Formats: sequence, C-alpha cells, structure tokens
Amino acid sequence: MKFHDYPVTQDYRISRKVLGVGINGKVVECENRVTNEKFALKVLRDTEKARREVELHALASCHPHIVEVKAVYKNAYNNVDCLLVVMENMKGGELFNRIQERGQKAFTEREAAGIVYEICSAVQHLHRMSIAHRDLKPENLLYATTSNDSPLKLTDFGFAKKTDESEPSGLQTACFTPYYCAPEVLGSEKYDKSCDCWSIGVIMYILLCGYPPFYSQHGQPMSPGMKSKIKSGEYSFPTPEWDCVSEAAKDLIRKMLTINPSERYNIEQTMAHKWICHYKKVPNTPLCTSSVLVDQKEQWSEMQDEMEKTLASMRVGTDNIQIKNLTDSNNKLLAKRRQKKDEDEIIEEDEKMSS
Ligand SMILES: Nc1ncnc2c1ncn2[C@@H]1O[C@H](COP(=O)(O)OP(=O)(O)OP(=O)(O)O)[C@@H](O)[C@H]1O
Repeated sequence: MKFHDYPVTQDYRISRKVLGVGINGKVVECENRVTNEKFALKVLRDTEKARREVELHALASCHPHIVEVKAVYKNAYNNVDCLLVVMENMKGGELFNRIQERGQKAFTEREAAGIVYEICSAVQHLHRMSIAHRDLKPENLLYATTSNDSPLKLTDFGFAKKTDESEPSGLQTACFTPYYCAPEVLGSEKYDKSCDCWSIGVIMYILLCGYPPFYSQHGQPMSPGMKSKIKSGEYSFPTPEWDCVSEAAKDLIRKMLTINPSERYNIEQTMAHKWICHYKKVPNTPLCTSSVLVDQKEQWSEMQDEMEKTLASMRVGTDNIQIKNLTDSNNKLLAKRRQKKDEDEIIEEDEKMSS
C-alpha cells in the first residue's frame, strides 16, 4: 500500500472522540471531508515495527473478517515521522462485551461455533499468506456494527510477522519459552502460527463457558501458578457449565490447547474439524457464558493481562533480541507520553486547517 505524504488533515477531520486505548496509544474517530463518512484513526511513530504492523495489516485487510485499512499517511509532527492509519470504524464494540450485554437471552453453542468460524477464517487467510498474527486476544476482535448479523473482525497487527522470511541465526533463544517444544525445533514459521491456534482454543473455551481455561481456581483471581498450568496443559471442563457442551467442541479445544505446538492442530485441520466446517449444524444448546461473564466482570481485566503475558512469552524465542532505541521502546509510560504529544499536534493541525 502506498503511503500518502501529504497531511491526513487534507482528507479527514480528526475528532477528539476516542474509540479505544491500547499500548501504542489512542485510536480516535475521523471523518472524510468529502463523504462525511466516519473512520478510525490510529497514530503510530514511524518505526520499523510500526511499518511492519501497517504493511502486514494492509496486505491482509481484503478479507471479510479483518478490519479494513483504507489509507495510510506518513506525516511529520515537530520533525517526528508518524504513520496515520485510517481504518473502517468498528462501531459494534468488542466480542465479549456484546455477549455480556445479552442479558437473559442465552448465548448458544451454535452461535459460539459461528463466531469461532469467523475467527478461524481470518486466521486461515493470514496463515495462507504466511502471516502469523501473534496477538490474537479478545480485545482485538471487534464487531463492525451493533446489528445482530454484524461481522466480527480481527485487528491490531502490532505483533504480526511474515513467517516465510529466513531468520537470521545466532540470537535466537528458547530459554524463556514456557512451552514444551522449543521454537527452533519446530521452525519459527510453524511455531508462530501455532500460537494463533492456541489463542483460538482459549477464546473458544471462554465463549463456551464465560471463564478462561487456565484459571487458578474457578471464580478466584489468577494465581502465580497459572503459568505452570498453561505449561503443563492443566485445564478441565468443570460442572455445571460444561455439562451440556457437545463432545465435538471439547474435542476441538483439546486439539487446539495441546501443549506441544508440533502436535497442536493447525488452522487447516481446525477448519476441517466438524464443529467448524458444520458450524451451522452445531446444537443450539443454551450456554452459561453471558451470566458467567457478568458475574466475573471484575476478573476480566486480570484475564486480559494474563493472556497478554502468555502471548508475549510465546513470542520470545522466535524474535531476535535487540537493544531498542528510545523511539521504538514498548515502555507503556514512554509510549503514552509520546502518543499523547503526537495526537495533540495532529488535532492542533486539524483545528488550524478548519479555522
Ligand atoms: N477500527 C477500529 N474501530 C473502532 N475502534 C477501534 C478500531 N481499532 C481499534 N479500536 C479500539 O482501540 C483499541 C486499541 O486499538 P489497537 O488494539 O489497534 O491498539 P494498540 O495500541 O496496538 O493496542 P494493544 O494494547 O491491544 O496492543 C482497541 O482495543 C479498540 O477498542
């Protein structure tokens, strides 16, 4: 995708409405000056990492279950190069918020299968293009609209990686990876893709019961021992939430949460599994998911933190360790301060243009 080098503010009015906040800063709403159509704008410092994110996202975005990148601008603010990514505006919110908001109307196993099918089709598209997402978590799954038949789409390619590039040797290490098979044994391409399948397994599990598979104790906050549970694949299908869930669903979860990534189901095997390929015929059994999500609202952010940490530890071992310069730092505080400054400068610029 070609990056425009004229100011984004020539084409879009930038609003102060914040659509979401992530580690790289805010995503704000913007409006096309000609059509008045609303979009989402993500501002990133122009670093090698940001370029990889934007390029891979744009490359993969022509898919019904991936958030579409409309345009990218490369603008400088106070001599700092930034990439401004205009994306379709996902007005329907995050996946689990919607399930939580259903109230009394029970969420069913067939609906869960439809959702997992949508996620799998996005991941299949990526893996066929030799892209591993590596940050597949609930916050990165957004609904396009608030209507019941809205598509669910995957976003945030901040950790995406082209998996067919030859890896420079020497700096890789498996010391930190908590998983049974070291990445270099399996090959980084298969290893990186296998992390996405593990994530789908976790999301599928939560969809079917409302709590994650690697809880220290159901209903209790996460314990420090959770990591070792993930490592040894210790999870179960507790009563009563799992009593009515089909054997086919449990079978697929076992295959996706297999500890050894070389034995874990890949995306093609997952798509061919009967619970996915016949997702419209999955039993319409009511699930406990919505009410459990409501009851455990307080634990949700801990769950998100834990999933983030686990995904981060899965990425270590396939990425080369590099000394970062300050502008590439992932330090949350530094990133927030920088991001806020960039956004303020862009909004100021926009206000100057409008006046
Ligand atoms: N296209 C979009 N439309 C509406 N809201 C969006 C869109 N993209 C992102 N958001 C919101 O902004 C939040 C942050 O976006 P994103 O995940 O891309 O940023 P990030 O800084 O890379 O975050 P993370 O901390 O998840 O790595 C999302 O969780 C979501 O709530």
